[in-house]
Amino acid sequence: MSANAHPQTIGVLLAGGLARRMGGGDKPLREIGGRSILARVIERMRPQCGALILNANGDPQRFGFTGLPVVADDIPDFAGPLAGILAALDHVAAQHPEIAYVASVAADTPFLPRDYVSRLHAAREAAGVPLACAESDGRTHPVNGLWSVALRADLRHALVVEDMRKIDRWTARHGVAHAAWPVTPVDPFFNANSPEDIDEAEALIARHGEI
Ligand SMILES: Nc1nc2c(ncn2[C@@H]2O[C@H](COP(=O)(O)OP(=O)(O)OP(=O)(O)O)[C@@H](O)[C@H]2O)c(=O)[nH]1
Repeated sequence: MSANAHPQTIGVLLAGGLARRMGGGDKPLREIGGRSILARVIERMRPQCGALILNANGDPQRFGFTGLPVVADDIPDFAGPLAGILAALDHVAAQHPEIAYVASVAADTPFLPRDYVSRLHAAREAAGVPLACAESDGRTHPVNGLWSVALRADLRHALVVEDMRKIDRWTARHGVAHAAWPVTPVDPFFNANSPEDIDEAEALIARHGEI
């Protein structure tokens, strides 16, 4: 087993958004370097977690080829990534009650670090808090983080009763650690939001090889 394996953590790939900047459709199914972004994210996350699930809305069949369980938001009207994280926490509590943590990653992040989950756990443990969030280039990446399953009732309350949408606002309430990654040769949290970003990712692979 790799040093970066966390069998007691379940990974969720977040693919539940509307992808307006990409012109709609599923960003993670776009290809770079001849492979879908989703296949790249799965390949990087799988060795780091005990199991993976996918958060997506609409017809789950389009992701059937991955073999991953697909969980949909149950908060209506595309309430944002927190709704996808809540769907993952609820799924894990129901199906894997022994699991205490979920690691989330935007499914449009093709260069995700291979030590992602272990460094989030280390930061969280060092700070003694229930949440951790990734950082690079002086910016936080709130959708990429580690979430305590035990906080799911509070998250539901925040979304449904308080109408909370900003991730940082909710995490600050419980305590969140930050883990920072270097940005060479590329920012590992580069994400492909637009057709121009797909071109940029192709250029990065052409320049650096498979990163
Ligand atoms: N479950 C869920 N995930 C979301 C929602 N909105 C965004 N996300 C996810 O959150 C991450 C960051 O989303 P963005 O890139 O900001 O939003 P997007 O909808 O994917 O794209 P844009 O419409 O171009 O902003 C991605 O992994 C999205 O799939 C939502 O309403 N529900």
